[in-house]
Amino acid sequence: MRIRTRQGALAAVLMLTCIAEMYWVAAHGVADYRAVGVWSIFSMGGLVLFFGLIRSGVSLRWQDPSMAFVQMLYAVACNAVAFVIAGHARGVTLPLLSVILMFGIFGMSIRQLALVAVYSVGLFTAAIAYELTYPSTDEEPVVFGAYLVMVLIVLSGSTYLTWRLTQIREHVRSQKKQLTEALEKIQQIAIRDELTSAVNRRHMQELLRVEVQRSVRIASPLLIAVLDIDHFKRINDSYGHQAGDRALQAFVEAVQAGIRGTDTLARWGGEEFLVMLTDAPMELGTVCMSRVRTQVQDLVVSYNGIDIRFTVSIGLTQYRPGESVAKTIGRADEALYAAKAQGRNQVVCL
Ligand SMILES: Nc1nc2c(ncn2[C@@H]2O[C@H](COP(=O)(O)OP(=O)(O)OP(=O)(O)O)[C@@H](O)[C@H]2O)c(=O)[nH]1
Repeated sequence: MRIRTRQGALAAVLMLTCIAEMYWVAAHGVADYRAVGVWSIFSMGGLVLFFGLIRSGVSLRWQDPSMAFVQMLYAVACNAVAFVIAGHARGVTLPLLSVILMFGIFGMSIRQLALVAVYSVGLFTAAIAYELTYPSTDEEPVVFGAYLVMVLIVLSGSTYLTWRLTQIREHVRSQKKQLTEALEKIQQIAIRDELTSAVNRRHMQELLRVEVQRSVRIASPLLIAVLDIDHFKRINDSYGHQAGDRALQAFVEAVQAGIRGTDTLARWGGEEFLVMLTDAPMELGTVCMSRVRTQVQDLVVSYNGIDIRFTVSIGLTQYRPGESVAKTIGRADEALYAAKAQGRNQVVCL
């Protein structure tokens, strides 16, 4: 908004200078006072209208909030009218054409730019045709021919430069987009396990550190569960490592579906996972982990035409204020070993 307002202010200063120049020309009898007056009202009025639409935020609802394209069409039209009414001083309007086109660098597509160029040639040809039909000066037709050539030179030069700048701008924009995407990817790689997309061990340790502090401060129960796929080695040995990888991915999806959005699943290492359940009393955690256990038991992973099934053992415990997170995880591990020892495919709480 600040940039658009500043651009609008710059356009207003330029327009005021042009109006002053037209009045100066009229004051010396070169242009008609009344025509200059009407032209000034229309030119400045249009500018004020655009400025108001931008400043009030109304233009934000439109596809191009800067209204660069429409503003440019309007400015070129004012310029062409100035060419007709400026009499012998009409030459001063031509350099302004390039200035108007330069405004196109900010926010116009290359297609819009080409349209403005064609539109400008059309308008100036019409303006010259009008002057040749209803001459207001004694200029020779050849002079108008020279004007038209100058219009073409100005337009092709400034359109080319603006086109190049627009291309550079678009290139920079696409590079920025690529960089943002790469940064997002790097951030994901830094916090997630590549195979399963579950949170990685390092990031989970950080999340646990923060969550432990929060749970103590607000006196809210925090549960930690350690999950280990039963006889996972057999899957690898029977169907291959890739089948094992696919099983790990399917396992993560199943666990994610069984826990709440506020709980966090992390790959703790190999086929061992850790779930952090926040604001959850033991009863709720037990129900949740039992649900996960059942979902994993019912899971069928299809790989190369083979249906792979497996189960999970889970050790669940609650964080006790004052102890270290490592101690809590150690207790969850003990519960897990108990689950394994009792025959696997079960949840043990400690
Ligand atoms: N495919 C695959 N296998 C993995 C990965 N990480 C660890 N493993 C395998 O997981 C298996 C773990 O085996 P064990 O620790 O003996 O345990 P288990 O076979 O699951 O048996 P229990 O835990 O006692 O029920 C090993 O064969 C590892 O090679 C992985 O990223 N992909």
